[in-house]
Amino acid sequence: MGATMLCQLPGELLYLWHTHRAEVLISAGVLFAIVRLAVHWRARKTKEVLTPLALTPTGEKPTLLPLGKEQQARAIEAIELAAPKPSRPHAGPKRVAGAKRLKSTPSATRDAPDRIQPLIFFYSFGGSTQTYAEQLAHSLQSTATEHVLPPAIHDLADTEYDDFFLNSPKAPATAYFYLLILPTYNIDTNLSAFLAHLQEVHYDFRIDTANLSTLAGYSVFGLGDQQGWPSEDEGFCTQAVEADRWMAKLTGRKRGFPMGVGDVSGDVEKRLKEWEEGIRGVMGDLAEGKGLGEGVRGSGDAVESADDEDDEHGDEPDVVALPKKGRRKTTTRTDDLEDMKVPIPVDFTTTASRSKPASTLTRPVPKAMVPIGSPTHTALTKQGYQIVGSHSGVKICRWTKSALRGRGSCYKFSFYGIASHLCMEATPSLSCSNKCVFCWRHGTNPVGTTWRWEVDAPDLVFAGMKEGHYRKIKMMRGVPGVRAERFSEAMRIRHCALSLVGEPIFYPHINELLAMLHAEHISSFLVCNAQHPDQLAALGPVTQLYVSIDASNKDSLRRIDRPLHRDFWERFLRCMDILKAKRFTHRTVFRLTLVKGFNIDEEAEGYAALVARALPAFVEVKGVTFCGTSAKGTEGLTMGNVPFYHEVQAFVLALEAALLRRGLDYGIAAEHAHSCCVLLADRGRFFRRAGAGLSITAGGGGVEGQWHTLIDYAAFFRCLESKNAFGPEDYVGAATPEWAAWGQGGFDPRDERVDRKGRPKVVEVVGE
Ligand SMILES: Cc1cc2nc3c(=O)[nH]c(=O)nc-3n(C[C@H](O)[C@H](O)[C@H](O)COP(=O)(O)O)c2cc1C
Ligand code: SF4
Repeated sequence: MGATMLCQLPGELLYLWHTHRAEVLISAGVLFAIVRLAVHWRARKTKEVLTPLALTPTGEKPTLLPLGKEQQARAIEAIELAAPKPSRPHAGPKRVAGAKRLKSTPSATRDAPDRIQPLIFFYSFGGSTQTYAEQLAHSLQSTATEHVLPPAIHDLADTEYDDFFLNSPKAPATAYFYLLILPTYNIDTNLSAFLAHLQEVHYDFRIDTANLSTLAGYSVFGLGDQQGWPSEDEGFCTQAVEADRWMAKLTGRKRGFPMGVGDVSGDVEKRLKEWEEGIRGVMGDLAEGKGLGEGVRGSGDAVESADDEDDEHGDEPDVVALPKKGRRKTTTRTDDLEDMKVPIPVDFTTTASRSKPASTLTRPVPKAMVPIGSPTHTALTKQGYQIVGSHSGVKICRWTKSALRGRGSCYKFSFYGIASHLCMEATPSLSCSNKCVFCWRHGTNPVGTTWRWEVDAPDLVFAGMKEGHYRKIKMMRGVPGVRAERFSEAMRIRHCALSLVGEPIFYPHINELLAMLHAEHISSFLVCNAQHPDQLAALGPVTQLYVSIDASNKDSLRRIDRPLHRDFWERFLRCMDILKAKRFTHRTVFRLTLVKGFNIDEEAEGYAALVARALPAFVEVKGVTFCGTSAKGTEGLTMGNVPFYHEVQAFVLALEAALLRRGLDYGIAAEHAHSCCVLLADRGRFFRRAGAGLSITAGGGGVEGQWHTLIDYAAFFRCLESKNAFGPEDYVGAATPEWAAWGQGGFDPRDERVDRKGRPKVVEVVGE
């Protein structure tokens, strides 16, 4: 019987299952859910928060930072939201994040994340980098906000690279900003392994070219020792440089701030502070949705191009619009007179408001000089100008970019002490009254003989210029090689070269504009074309006043400057006389641009006669720069018109001799071979005879002493603010550097000279 019942049991059970399976399944499900909930609840209750650091991956030893309650809560939230999935180190091939893309992603983050999470990564063998990294973490923590979170800090020695450098962490509405603080070791350390990892990821064809492009940005700071490794060529901070290069590639050009470097035997704390200020600003900008800076071609480019010319031609909408109150109504056509074939017999030194009487009914309404959308506006914008208001412009010159990258300043640094990264190049009048054959604007700027356009108020022009300049500088922060300390310095304009294009003294409010520059202790260099004698006579204080002397006689001037005025030569000579009178109040300069085949041959005597007439403080002689076809048609220049430096030198020696024959005591004070430029100066005013310890004789006419062509800018502003009369002798600066003396080449030895491909270049010393 028992055996029979046993045999029937499976059948019974099957019957029961078929009859009650729904109830059984539901009960089992409910039981399972209850058990899961209980386990989860117990787990939450016992979870221990060890650290406030966001994104410490499983398995990584977290670092403790003392945080306030609120900050802790935010950081914990970030951990929970963003902790990447536990990685399985070395468990097989790297995860493939997607198909290899050839194009990198845009460098700017357009949609503002709700918050920026800074992550600090450091590597330290001897402990110093760790100390600095922790200092930075505490400092950033003290300024954390709800948009820029307290940082998390990771020791690369304990970090699983794949967690952060293969895929970037992800969390809703959070963008990550990587800060890498790295020493350099010329021996094998874990840092070498880290760099090898970055390289491996970059070259792994299965991985996105820019697998870290979802980061908001990154920046690297390098520590090295200049006592043992004085320059980058000799090994200073080379591993940080390498990390910066790989990060640029992996992030798709998201260098948020230029790489900083600090010398542990010297300036490290100062440099780190500057860099910290910079990254703080960038993260703030990112949190406000301003992005990393966009528009300049090459900005943030991971590839070292060193092609400065190229990125001068950005396509960004280069308009700084002025508020309506400073402007009159604009029109849609330009008053570009470029195509006029003959000089216009109109008095040129008038403004629209002072033009000859006309009835109110017939007087034309002034128009914008460069209306938005006009061909002139488009052409200038393409050339990299930021158009300010309706008639002004600003642009950063290639020397400013070069100086930001530690590759040398323009000749004005060698001659007058102007560091190019502190210099703003601008003009308040894009219009000019000449059409010079060598004009590098390719004839795209408007020309005219009278000011017939609407006039923007000087305060708005000044504000617009500064805004445009700083915008352009900010775009440079992602460019490879830009030095953090120079970038920070560049955010304070110290000099303004009013020489960009057009004729600055054409602008009716030029004196007010100059006063505004000086009020902010920005020195001014103003270049005019010797065609506006009335404005020249009325010109107020300028730190240095230039007149372009493009020819030594009437015929030559007509050919080369192609002036619009019939009485151009008379105007030119009047300007010479005005300049002579101004030599007691202004530091006056003749600028000679030598164009082979136009104004060099046998003209030294003629130029000497002009110097005798105007007695400028300085004569700058410069070979013309070739920039494609400079003018339309057959009158354009070719490379054949560009003099070699030795030809410029020969001309300068001939001019010096011609001046001496006339009893004029000018000597060769300095040179900048790289710009093909030589400076002659009035020995009586700018040469100091040897006192104790002075023995430089170059260009001193055999007399021992030193040239003093540099400017004492502080003294200039003191003189201005004293309200007393003063002259150029009152702000003569320190001695011209030895490396700028005739025969020394004029390149600042602290900078690195490179060719157009960014390769180090041997400085060719010329002269004697
Ligand atoms: C063995 C050794 C090699 C070094 N090699 C370099 C080098 O090639 N370039 C450099 O700029 N600094 C070099 N340094 C200097 C270190 O980068 C510097 O002292 C740094 O602060 C060390 O950081 P740490 O104390 O966090 O390890 C070297 C230091 C040592 C001890
Ligand atoms: S002086 Fe002219 S060339 Fe030199 S940095 Fe200023 S704008 Fe550039």
